Amino acid sequence: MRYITAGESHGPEEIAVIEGIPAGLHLSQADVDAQLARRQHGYGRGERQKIETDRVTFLTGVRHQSTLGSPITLNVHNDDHNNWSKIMAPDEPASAENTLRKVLRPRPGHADLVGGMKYRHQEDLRNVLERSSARETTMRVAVGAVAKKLLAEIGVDVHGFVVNVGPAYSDLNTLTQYKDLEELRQVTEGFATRALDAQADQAIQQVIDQAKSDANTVGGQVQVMATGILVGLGSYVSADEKLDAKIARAIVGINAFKGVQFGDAFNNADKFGDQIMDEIYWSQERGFYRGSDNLGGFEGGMTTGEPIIVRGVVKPIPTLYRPMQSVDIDSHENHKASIERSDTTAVTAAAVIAEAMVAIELAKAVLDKFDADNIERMKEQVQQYRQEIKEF
Ligand SMILES: Cc1cc2nc3c(=O)[nH]c(=O)nc-3n(C[C@H](O)[C@H](O)[C@H](O)COP(=O)(O)O)c2cc1C
Ligand SMILES: C=C(O[C@@H]1CC(C(=O)O)=C[C@@H](OP(=O)(O)O)[C@H]1O)C(=O)O
Repeated sequence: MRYITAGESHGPEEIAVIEGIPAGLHLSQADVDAQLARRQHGYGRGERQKIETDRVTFLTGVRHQSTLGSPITLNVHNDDHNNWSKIMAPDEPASAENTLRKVLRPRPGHADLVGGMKYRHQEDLRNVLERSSARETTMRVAVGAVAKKLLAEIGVDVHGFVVNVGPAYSDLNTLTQYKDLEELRQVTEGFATRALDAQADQAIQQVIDQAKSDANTVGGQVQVMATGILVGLGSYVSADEKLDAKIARAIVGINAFKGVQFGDAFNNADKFGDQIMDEIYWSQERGFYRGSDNLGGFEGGMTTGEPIIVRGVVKPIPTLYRPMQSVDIDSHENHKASIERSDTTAVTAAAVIAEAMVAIELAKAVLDKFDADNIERMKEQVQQYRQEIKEF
């Protein structure tokens, strides 16, 4: 399975094309729209989310709510495009009228300056901004929704949560220190809705309100947990087959993500081996299993079968309404950075995006290992493999 996205933030459409989803997977627009709505929610987002109501249209690859095995094209319309149609016009030469919203004072922390230098966009850094914007993550969440549907067929669940926004931590922060894996799964499932809606958490809300009233921004951490995992996805035999490495790349590939850890990795750095390794047990009923999950579900780049626990660090939003120092790319004079309409924080959305990225990497790994032509055959093979592992 592979996918590509296309679309500018204020252009007419966002698009994704996915290749390699097996035929016969039940897939409805409501499945995708539910995930898109989760990405749009969350306290601290700017005015743009009030304009957009993200809804998917299947342009190819789906018939009567079932995948055909052919490439699936997903389309989300940018409602805000109405307000930008002149500025984004693809087939009009540049004029005084359609270049009104030029960006000439690059924002520290955004892609503006480096993107402008690299692609020679010296006329207008908007040419960078339009694609570097996290608007594109809409389509990653749409692709992730398809991946989640596929994973659900084999009992794999993926959930993303907010750990903290700035100094305000949610209950989830304690969830890497647990003993009973089943209890952890239940707690996190119960937590899913509330944690994503940072409105429900007073402390988080206060931090965001404070940042906003200071014309500042704030980041945080998100955690993704995946349960029902098969043993042995990914491989130790080559560095580029390691699934933890693929997931790390997918997480850091999300806009504004600057760090990633599996299990309690950074806290484990000052501990000793006997405090960290996940001891091995065996029972007739379960086969081999672990008593803990300190390593986050990976050994040798392969899934152990215990929940995958991965955390990402999201930096504060770069655009500040009280802008930082920059330089005008025309005059080379010192100026405050450009101000673009912006979020105060996007950590809640980031949790949904990280969840989608983990789901995509897991779906890819499953489809690399098992039949990718037909969903029922894939499920039969997975079932047989799970049985074999249990009897090991
Ligand atoms: C969901 C989401 C929303 C974002 N919203 C904004 C925003 O409103 N303003 C902004 O300057 N950056 C925003 N960002 C961050 C920028 O997209 C990101 O910092 C920029 O593309 C530079 O990439 P980098 O931070 O990965 O280096 C957002 C990120 C995410 C994940
Ligand atoms: C549009 C989305 O996020 C955008 C991501 C973003 C950025 O610079 O990354 C900047 C803002 O764009 P705008 O100036 O159009 O409001 C965010 O709203 C979205 O998440 O759907």
